[in-house]
Amino acid sequence: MIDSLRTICRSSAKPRAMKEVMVVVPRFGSAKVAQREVDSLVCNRILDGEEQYLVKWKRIVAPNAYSWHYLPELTLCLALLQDYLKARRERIHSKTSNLKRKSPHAEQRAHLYEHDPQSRSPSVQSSSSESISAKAQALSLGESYNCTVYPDGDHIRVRSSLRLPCAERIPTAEMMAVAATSSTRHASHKIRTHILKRLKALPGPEITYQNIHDASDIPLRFEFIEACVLREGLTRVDPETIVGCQKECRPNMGKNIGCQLSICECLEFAAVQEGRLNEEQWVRYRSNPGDTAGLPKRFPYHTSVAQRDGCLVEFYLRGRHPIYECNHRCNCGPGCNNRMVQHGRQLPLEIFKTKDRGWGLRCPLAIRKGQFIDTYRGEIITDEEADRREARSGKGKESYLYALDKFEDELREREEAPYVVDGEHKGGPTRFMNHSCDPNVLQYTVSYNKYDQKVYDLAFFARRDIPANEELSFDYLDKDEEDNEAGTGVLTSQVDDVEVWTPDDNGTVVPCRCGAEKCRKVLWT
Ligand SMILES: C[S@@+](CC[C@H](N)C(=O)[O-])C[C@H]1O[C@@H](n2cnc3c(N)ncnc32)[C@H](O)[C@@H]1O
Repeated sequence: MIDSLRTICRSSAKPRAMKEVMVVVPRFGSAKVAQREVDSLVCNRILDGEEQYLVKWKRIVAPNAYSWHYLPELTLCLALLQDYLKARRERIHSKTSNLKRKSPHAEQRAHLYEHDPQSRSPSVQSSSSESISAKAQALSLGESYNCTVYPDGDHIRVRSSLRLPCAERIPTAEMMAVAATSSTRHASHKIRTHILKRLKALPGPEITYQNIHDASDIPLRFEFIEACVLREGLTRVDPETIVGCQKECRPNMGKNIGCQLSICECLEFAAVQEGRLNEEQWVRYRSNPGDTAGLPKRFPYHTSVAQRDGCLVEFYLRGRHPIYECNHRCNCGPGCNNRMVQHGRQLPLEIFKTKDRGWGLRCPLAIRKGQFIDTYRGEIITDEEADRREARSGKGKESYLYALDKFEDELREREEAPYVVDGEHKGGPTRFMNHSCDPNVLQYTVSYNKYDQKVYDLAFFARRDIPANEELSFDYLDKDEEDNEAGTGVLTSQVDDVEVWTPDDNGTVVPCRCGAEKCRKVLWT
């Protein structure tokens, strides 16, 4: 049921300029504050044993307007709530470390209290927080500031108040002090439940997440997507240029026969399989190694169970040759052995908080050497847009930009720049995969249109057998087997075969914490 708004004038007898107005914001039943109308959440407190958050409305909606809301009214603003809780945690953390408090465990205890579903309910708080809650009520002139709030259908709306603006800066220092010690446990729980619901709704094997280190969650602003999103300014190869295998390949070519045994045209640009060349082909290949049309090529995947069915073959694992899969124009059909990455992720994954490198990724099942894990997805943007985004985010911040530069040399000849995948705001679980100088995962170019050198899939395969729950990692700088350099820094020493990098003149060093024996010490500069 939606309560009606009550406005109480404490003393209507006061002169207008002195009038102190308290607007009591009632519970609005199922009506919700719409995120698009909210600037941010700026404070929290406990009122009547329940968590409340102070909404700062967008200037355009009602200038300088604030109102307190209970959690059920904020379920459309969970991303903003998550931003607020993060800022609050950082504030508390910096205060506790600045003050060098007597008990170094105080912050830890606060986290435990927020996390533990069995912990005391906010309504049964200690006497100190009870008095703080009482103080919070005493402090507030009213439940909203410079505005009136009212239900309008499914939404809670705000109207600028004609009354005198609130003299104090909201939130006041006292409000912030109350906020720092008031529980936000229910808000954290709501956010967590929402994330789990989102993950459950994703197609394919389950994706879970776990954090035993702190109170942070996967960012709600991050959107899980199933395919890359192409942003404006991109030019694509004409889809008409996509050709499939037509000549020799067909579905059901015979027992265990498929594109791997035919001269599949999809593999035109793949490496030549020298062992299958006849004498005439050998002579031609030796005299002109650049002309490989019509020659049998290296097939990327094992095709028999005994040989790790579906896993990448050793030849591809040793190098970083592009993989060319069959496509919708091919004669071979959907059951073809040359289709693996296009069928999507087949493994469950877990996003988990590491001790010192933010979120990471692991698989609750053992992964076989050469097994496909997932692709790197995101927004595909131009090189210039990537520069702009990088400049905006600032140095030292996490980076989720991945250049599609496998065919950089060919593109340079045409005076074109490679596109970039940005996984920061949209992507798949592999966006959480960390770097290692000795990785257990390798990244590959996977193309469905052999003539398109700008847009293709980035696919991850296991470099070796990986036990269940071992963190998955790839080498951020490992572009190619013959092009393996550590960023733009300067190689300053090489101790016991370990390269130590320091930044170049304009570089900021991001230290690597992969812990590998031969760690390069620098993630990038
Ligand atoms: C693609 S993201 C990986 C996911 C990230 N950990 C997160 O929490 O979202 C890349 C960022 O993770 C961190 N990172 C990844 N590997 C690291 C490593 N070996 N050492 C230190 N930081 C690392 C860096 O902040 C880097 O910018």
